[in-house]
Amino acid sequence: MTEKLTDSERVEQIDPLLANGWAMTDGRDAIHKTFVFKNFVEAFGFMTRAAIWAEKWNHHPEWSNVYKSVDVTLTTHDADGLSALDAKLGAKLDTLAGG
Ligand SMILES: C[C@H](O)[C@H](O)[C@H]1CNC2=NC(N)=NC(=O)C2=N1
Repeated sequence: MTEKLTDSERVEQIDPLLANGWAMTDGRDAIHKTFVFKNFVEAFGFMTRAAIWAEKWNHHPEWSNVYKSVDVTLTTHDADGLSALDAKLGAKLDTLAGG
């Protein structure tokens, strides 16, 4: 069972993401970020690369795409909140986006 992050784990694993454009989601134990790309194809290519990692790790984002923007929310449904998988995937998304 995937465990929800403790307070000290959040400082270590989530705070760096918050410092890199992620934000806590109101009303949910989740983080979100909007990625903006040069165009739709770049945005969709990011989603394609991210999907491969999400499937590899069996941990999937909640996301939507409008033209060159991709809105991403990360939380762990099995834990009903943030887990280490969200931190790992969030960092990977930043890397894939070139952030
Ligand atoms: C059965 C369960 O859906 C799977 O273990 C995975 C699939 N992808 C997932 N993704 C996310 N974000 N949270 C989960 O709890 C989760 N569970």
